[in-house]
Amino acid sequence: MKIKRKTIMKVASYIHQLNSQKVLHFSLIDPDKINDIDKLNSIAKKLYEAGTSAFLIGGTLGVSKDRLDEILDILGDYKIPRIIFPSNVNLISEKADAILFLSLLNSDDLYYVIGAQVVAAPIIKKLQIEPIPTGYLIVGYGGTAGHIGRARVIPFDNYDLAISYALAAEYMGMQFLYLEAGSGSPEPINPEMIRRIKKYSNIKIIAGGGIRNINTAEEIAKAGANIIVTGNIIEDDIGKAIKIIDTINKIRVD
Ligand SMILES: CC(C)=CCC/C(C)=C/CC/C(C)=C/CC/C(C)=C/COP(=O)(O)OP(=O)(O)O
Ligand SMILES: O=P(O)(O)OC[C@@H](O)CO
Ligand SMILES: [Mg+2]
Repeated sequence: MKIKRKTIMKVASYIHQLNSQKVLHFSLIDPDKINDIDKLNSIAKKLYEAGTSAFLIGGTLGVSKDRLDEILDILGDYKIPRIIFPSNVNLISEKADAILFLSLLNSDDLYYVIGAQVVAAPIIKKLQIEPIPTGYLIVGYGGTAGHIGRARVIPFDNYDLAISYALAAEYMGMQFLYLEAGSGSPEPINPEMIRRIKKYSNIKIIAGGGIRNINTAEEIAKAGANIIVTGNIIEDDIGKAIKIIDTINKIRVD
């Protein structure tokens, strides 16, 4: 059954309400990596049944609007939000329930800080897609997103910089700070970085990049992340991804 837009609670309030009970898991589906639509259906069903709280759909390279729409249609059968994880202004689709309205805070290129956002905003308004104001901070490895976004990555253990960016994002009124180690990162976000940010700021934290096993996910959740994102492990080992979801869903937000 395709969910009509009006039946979905505002995505932000859905997230905040769920988050009052537990840490959330979001499943990143990278359209560039999906080459078998039937496989996507079976993966999406498993993730939904395991209790993932939302689908994030996006990728940096090789993602066309048509492909994005195709994936959004398939994921429309599940009663959880489909949130676009945009790498550029061409990936805004009226089929989505919401979009992470990202600003790449540590980019050297104004386009990724405010340029793309100014072009994207009127389109998002016209298409009535719910924007979720999110500061995007590329840490450590950075990956493709860090390269394309021309980020001056901050070291995994530079907590003072991370806290400063977190406070800046909070004071600019952003709802989330996405700590991004980069897709496929050999090292995930350091739980200590999350603990320090939670101690000094009130912004909610999304953490992603290189989270491939249960105890890493557990450590990051217990350190105070509000939302944990996994992408590659879903494609590489769906059974492990399901165990990660199950682990995260048992952890309360302090
Ligand atoms: C607000 C709008 C519409 C656009 C914002 C544009 C910005 C600021 C983008 C941030 C920089 C960027 C390139 C983000 C990409 C985030 C993303 C979709 C990562 C998913 O992982 P991949 O980077 O595709 O990983 P692979 O290397 O595995 O493909
Ligand atoms: O694919 P992984 O390494 O899980 O990263 C998820 C997300 O943070 C990528 O932008
Ligand atoms: Mg990609």
